[in-house]
Amino acid sequence: MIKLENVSVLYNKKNLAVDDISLDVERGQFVGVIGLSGSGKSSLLKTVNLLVRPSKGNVYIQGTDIGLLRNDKLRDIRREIGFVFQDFNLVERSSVLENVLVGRLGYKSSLKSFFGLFDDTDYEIAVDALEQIGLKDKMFARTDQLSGGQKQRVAIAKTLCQKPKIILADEPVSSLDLSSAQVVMDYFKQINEKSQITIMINLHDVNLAKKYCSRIVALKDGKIFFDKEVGEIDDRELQELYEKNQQV
Ligand SMILES: Nc1ncnc2c1ncn2[C@@H]1O[C@H](COP(=O)(O)OP(=O)(O)OP(=O)(O)O)[C@@H](O)[C@H]1O
Repeated sequence: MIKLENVSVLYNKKNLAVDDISLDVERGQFVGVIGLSGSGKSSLLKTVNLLVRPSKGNVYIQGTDIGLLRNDKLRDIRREIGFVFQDFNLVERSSVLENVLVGRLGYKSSLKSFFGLFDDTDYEIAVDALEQIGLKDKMFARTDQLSGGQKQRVAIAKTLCQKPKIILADEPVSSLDLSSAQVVMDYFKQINEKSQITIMINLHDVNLAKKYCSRIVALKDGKIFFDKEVGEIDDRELQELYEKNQQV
């Protein structure tokens, strides 16, 4: 589903954020990416949909080298890759439903009037997405009236409207308290299991990663420190991942 081949990200010709990473993620996997701040998690995740273009290496989605695609073909692929940001990326003054409908824009050819643009199917998909994340009753609420956890669920519903095969999530729960974070993670898990959507998620809370992900990729200084099924990870190597980094 996702294949990274010798991917590096170099910022400003001197800061090597991702250093020669190769990774294969199969359909339906729930992969957590962990590591200290600055270890390259965000940069790595953003190479998967080319939000960040690798300075070296190749990114394949379902066997296609997406770095070689022209704009329209890249747009088609990106439509199938949802991205959930830490800060929700919603229009606070708009309704929940309006925000969720934005997820359908990738299927529209032009930006006419916002509501004129959507047909019955779009509305059905949006309402269904809200139902999946338990917020159908909030559909007409203004987004700024929701809690942080609810806003992140709206962001997930917006992503579901894209009908994604892959969801990338960059620290989606790091601004939430633990119980809201767990609710959001529960929804990610449910979506992953029910729809077989492949999920790759950056988390700085190792316990959340261990609880929800099936596989964990640990990054250190832009390199893979380990890449294991959750059951194979021992606490000593986790300690090492964080302790050694702290000494640098
Ligand atoms: N747009 C950018 N321009 C220049 N340097 C950047 C840029 N984005 C990230 N970096 C640098 O690349 C390195 C890796 O950052 P990245 O955000 O990928 O790591 P991270 O593990 O996600 O950290 P955090 O959890 O703090 O976001 C850091 O040294 C960071 O300062």
